[in-house]
Amino acid sequence: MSYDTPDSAISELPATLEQARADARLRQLTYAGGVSPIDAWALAQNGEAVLVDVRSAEERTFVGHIPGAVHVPWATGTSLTRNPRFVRELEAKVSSAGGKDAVVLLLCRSGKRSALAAEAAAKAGFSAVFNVFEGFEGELDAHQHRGLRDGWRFHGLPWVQD
Ligand SMILES: O=S(=O)([O-])[S-]
Repeated sequence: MSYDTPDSAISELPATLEQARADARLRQLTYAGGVSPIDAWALAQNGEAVLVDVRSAEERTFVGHIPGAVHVPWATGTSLTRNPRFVRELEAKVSSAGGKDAVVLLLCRSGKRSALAAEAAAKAGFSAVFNVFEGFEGELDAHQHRGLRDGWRFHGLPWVQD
């Protein structure tokens, strides 16, 4: 296991996240674990976690975004250039929720970028950063379309467009 969290912090996590952490240990993930979009929304609504959208500003504007979610891009622009300040920006944006000890749920388009972002955050010392599986748009289906198989919007969770 390459992340290190005190037992006291683990026992304070909601059951969903305890389970996610246990699964992550079994799978030897380098970050705290992952949750479904439905669980992520419930945790955020209950004030048990901070939901952070790591997609680009363009994706949020043109595809849609989640009301109340914090925005810290993992990559920027249409070419998705890696954001070198990601970890510092994340720490600043969740400082009131505990900084590196905040319970954070990272969401991207389909869960891959957010997994990379979670790994980077864990490596930088964040103790409870989780990935939101499936992401906002979900995985591509057999017709190269997103949104018809899984993802935040597929599950009918709240989102808005500018
Ligand atoms: O955002 S992504 O997981 O589709 S690369």
